[in-house]
Amino acid sequence: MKPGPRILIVDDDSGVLRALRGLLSDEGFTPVEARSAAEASQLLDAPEGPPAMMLLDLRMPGETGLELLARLPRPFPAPVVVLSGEASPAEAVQALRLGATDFVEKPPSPERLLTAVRNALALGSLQEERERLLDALARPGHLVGDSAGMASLRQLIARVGPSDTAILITGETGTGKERVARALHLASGRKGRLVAVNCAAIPSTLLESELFGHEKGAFSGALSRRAGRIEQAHGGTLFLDELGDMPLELQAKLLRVLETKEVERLGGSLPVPVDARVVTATHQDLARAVKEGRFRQDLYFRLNVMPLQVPPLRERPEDLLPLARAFAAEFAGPQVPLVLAPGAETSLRAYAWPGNVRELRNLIERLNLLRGEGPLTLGPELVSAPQATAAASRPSLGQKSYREHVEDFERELIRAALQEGESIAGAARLLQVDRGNLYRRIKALGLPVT
Ligand SMILES: Nc1ncnc2c1ncn2[C@@H]1O[C@H](COP(=O)(O)OP(=O)(O)OP(=O)(O)O)[C@@H](O)[C@H]1O
Repeated sequence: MKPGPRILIVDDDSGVLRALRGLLSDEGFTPVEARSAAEASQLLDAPEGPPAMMLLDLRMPGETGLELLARLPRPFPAPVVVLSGEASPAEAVQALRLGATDFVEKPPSPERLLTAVRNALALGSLQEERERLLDALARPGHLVGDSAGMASLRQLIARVGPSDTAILITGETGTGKERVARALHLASGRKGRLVAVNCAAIPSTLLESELFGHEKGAFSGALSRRAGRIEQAHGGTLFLDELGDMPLELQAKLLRVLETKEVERLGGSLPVPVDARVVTATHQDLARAVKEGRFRQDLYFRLNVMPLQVPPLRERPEDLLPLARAFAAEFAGPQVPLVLAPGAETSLRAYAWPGNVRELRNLIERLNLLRGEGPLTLGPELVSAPQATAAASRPSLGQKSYREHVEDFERELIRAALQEGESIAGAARLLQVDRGNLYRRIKALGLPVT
């Protein structure tokens, strides 16, 4: 059997040590003993790490419990429950002020002591989780998830990040391709910025000047001189997302930039040298696009030197809960717990997540908006609810808001248009809306871009 959490008991009275040792071992904990504050300090610094919590007597010969608390780093290496003998209540209060979690009067009743121990342990694991999450959130390129797929992706990023090789990231929509691009940029150690351009979100008429920049008067809207995004990435990384949506003429211009390492602004005469690492991403099958004449083969070969594949979320169900927890901490704050109702995990795993990590993130964001004051609760019905049927069917009013009903309708409408139009551009034509706006709406609704 796995040994229970280690609990450090600090008391100079061998009778108390014996009694507490017996009580704690009977409950499956692993007691560790110290007879003085000095011994306790050594055990807190032990190579195997600090104990899970500490029971501390206040009155001891030599350094007292209060003196020990006063010099320990904050937060304490382990949550502390103090044992106050006939000590004045003022000392116990002082210990709480210094950061102790609770105090128990001596001789302690077993129930009272065990409750205090269990509460302190729960607090300790929450604190650990909080630190882990804050750590993860602090790094924008950090990839949450320990599945085999994510682990090997992380390894590849560490290996190819520092080189200048062009990288093509492939994966379904919302799998985290942009995150991977950021991780690559961080691993590259390049001093410049990561400049991201989404080729599908910018109308094709504007994409050229956005990427290449322009001189004043180059076209009727060019009122002033402007460096393009490629130039802005000098010394850093240029991330071209949704590369498959780049028009053919721009593909030729991009290829030239890659070959010459120079960029020519629209209406400009002198080429400007650029040193940018190029990372691209697509959810499309570019090899097929090449066969169908929609993507240049030479550019494909040039950019696909090192392909990185981000697996869809349904193929790495181990990542579901760590991701859900990270998003819960992001939206609700690390102090709000994420509670899984019975059956929730099973239904999360059974669901196919067509919008991948983005869909999960949207779900947690929605839950947080509906939460009120309580914890964030994931129920089994959240992802297994049957999708609304045909757009024309009468919606059941249930508990949804007006806005949620409208969004349900929008989702169905856009899904149907994507199916019939076969691409975002096709769907935008059918719905008579701007392609970039439709693209953003698809993202906002958590729909897969197919
Ligand atoms: N491993 C991960 N850890 C933390 N957050 C992630 C992870 N993967 C994805 N996300 C988050 O999920 C959302 C979608 O990710 P991202 O935009 O990188 O996906 P994408 O594959 O580039 O999508 P698209 O194909 O639609 O451009 C983002 O908010 C991102 O921060």
